Amino acid sequence: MTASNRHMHDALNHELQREQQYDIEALTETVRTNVPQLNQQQRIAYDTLIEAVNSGSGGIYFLDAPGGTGKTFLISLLLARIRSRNDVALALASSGIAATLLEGGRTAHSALKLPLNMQITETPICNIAKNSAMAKILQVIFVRLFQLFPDQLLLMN
Ligand SMILES: Nc1ncnc2c1ncn2[C@@H]1O[C@H](COP(=O)(O)OP(=O)(O)OP(=O)(O)O)[C@@H](O)[C@H]1O
Repeated sequence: MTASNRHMHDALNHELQREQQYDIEALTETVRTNVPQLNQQQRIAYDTLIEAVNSGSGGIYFLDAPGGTGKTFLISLLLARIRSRNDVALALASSGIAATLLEGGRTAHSALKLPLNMQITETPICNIAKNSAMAKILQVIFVRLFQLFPDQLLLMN
């Protein structure tokens, strides 16, 4: 392996490990105890999103509900469920504060190398090199959960 290939390999392993370092048993227990606690509306959203993940259909979903009604609780449970299967779920948020609400949360600007001048660029492009570790992660990733604003969730796979 050449030096640059080895560097890439190490970086990819590091990124993947970072997304798969969760305690599967603890997550499984969280899912087991918290899913039955979901209220009816949370349960509909949970089942819909897990079905989209399991079937591979993916999609974009917006979770819209008043403050304090359990959106973060639901998103945390979705992350736990996906990660408890040793799949990768990126929890991305638009602000650092929002990112701290989710286990393993990161800002989208940091994780996806979003350009800082998105508002003034007509066709903004993420600064992710084709052969970078993050590009590989995005190719293998199972699901990305993107908490855009407190009330919106974007799910892609
Ligand atoms: N189904 C549930 N069972 C038990 N507790 C719940 C449930 N749903 C939400 N909670 C609890 O209710 C509180 C508010 O939920 P949460 O923080 O998820 O709301 P939110 O909609 O994300 O709020 P905000 O919009 O203000 O960020 C939290 O303490 C959370 O643990």
